[in-house]
Amino acid sequence: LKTPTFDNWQWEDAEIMVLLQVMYTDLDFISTFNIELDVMQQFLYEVYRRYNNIPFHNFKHCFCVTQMMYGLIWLTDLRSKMDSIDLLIMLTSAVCHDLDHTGYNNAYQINARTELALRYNDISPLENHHCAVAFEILEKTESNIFRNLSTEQFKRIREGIIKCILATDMTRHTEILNKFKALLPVFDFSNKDNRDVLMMIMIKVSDISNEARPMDVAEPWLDCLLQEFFNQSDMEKLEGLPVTPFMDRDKVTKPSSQTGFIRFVLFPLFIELANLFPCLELNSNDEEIHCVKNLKAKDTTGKTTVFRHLSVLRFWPILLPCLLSSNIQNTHLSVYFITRQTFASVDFSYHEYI
Ligand SMILES: Nc1nc2c(ncn2[C@@H]2O[C@@H]3COP(=O)(O)O[C@H]3[C@H]2O)c(=O)[nH]1
Ligand SMILES: [Zn+2]
Repeated sequence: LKTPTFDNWQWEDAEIMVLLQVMYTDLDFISTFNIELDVMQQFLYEVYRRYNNIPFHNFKHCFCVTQMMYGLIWLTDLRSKMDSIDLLIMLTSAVCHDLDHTGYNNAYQINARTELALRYNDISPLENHHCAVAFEILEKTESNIFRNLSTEQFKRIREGIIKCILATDMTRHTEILNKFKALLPVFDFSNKDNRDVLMMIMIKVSDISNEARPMDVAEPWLDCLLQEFFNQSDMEKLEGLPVTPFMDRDKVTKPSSQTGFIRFVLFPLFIELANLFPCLELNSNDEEIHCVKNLKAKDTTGKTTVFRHLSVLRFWPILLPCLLSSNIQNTHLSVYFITRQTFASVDFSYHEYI
């Protein structure tokens, strides 16, 4: 349950609810926050009920995101760096982060002027809604896992969960990533603002981490995502609304959807998390990639690139053996990123290898 190899497809929803409870128990939340087991179960059942039966943003997605968060907490030994309340905020935000998602994204909500867009004035309508539903569940005593906490603690948790869930709006991706990058050189775990940004980064990483999983786990998720995308673009065409290009069944294929996403969204985000946690870098015992671990190259402008491989992304881009065996004097090097569906080649023109 602690590794990215965990296969969600082998578990029924009822079993998944038990697995979620195991995570709360294993992180000592049940004992630390005095959560009664029937309240824990009622909370998880309410969460389960309020995820919709849609292709992607469903209860199984909620589980995968939570499981990745749980795995990252262990992998980065976060328990030694942050207090239990922060960890409780992170895990619970993951559980609740897509509650009552309708399968149509914010662009649709806004363009179609849905009830949610009207209610939230076009500002992250979905994320605001996910968060509001979470606190509806927590309003009921029988499903309020925080009911034995002090008013002050509840206040801090509420503020944290709101921050984390609102951070999953991808229109804020660059803003949050840049904030984190700026903090990195002086990152301070004792500073609340620093920890808040890290928590936002960790939920974002978990939210888009399907491609960090083994192929037979990740690929069905892509099918689910595209099915939801295509449902939306079909609806947009039907209603005469602007069609989001990356959702258009006439324009998108599985490889085209993944290569750009991994290169421009997923990898740059994951790399920054690894900059804070070097343990996310490749395990040095891993011989296959050991040789490329410290490879650096200088391009014609003199800029140095260090090739990276993250253990948390071990199932995804593997720098092909071409790197290991290629003529190191070669002035032109192609690095192949193997994705699930295709080879995407990225050309680097390096004139010097260090
Ligand atoms: N193309 C692509 N997009 C993804 C993948 N995983 C997550 N996303 C996108 O990232 C977004 C994260 O927030 P949302 O859940 O709103 O919607 C998600 C998708 O649009 C993936 O594997 N491929
Ligand atoms: Zn999500």
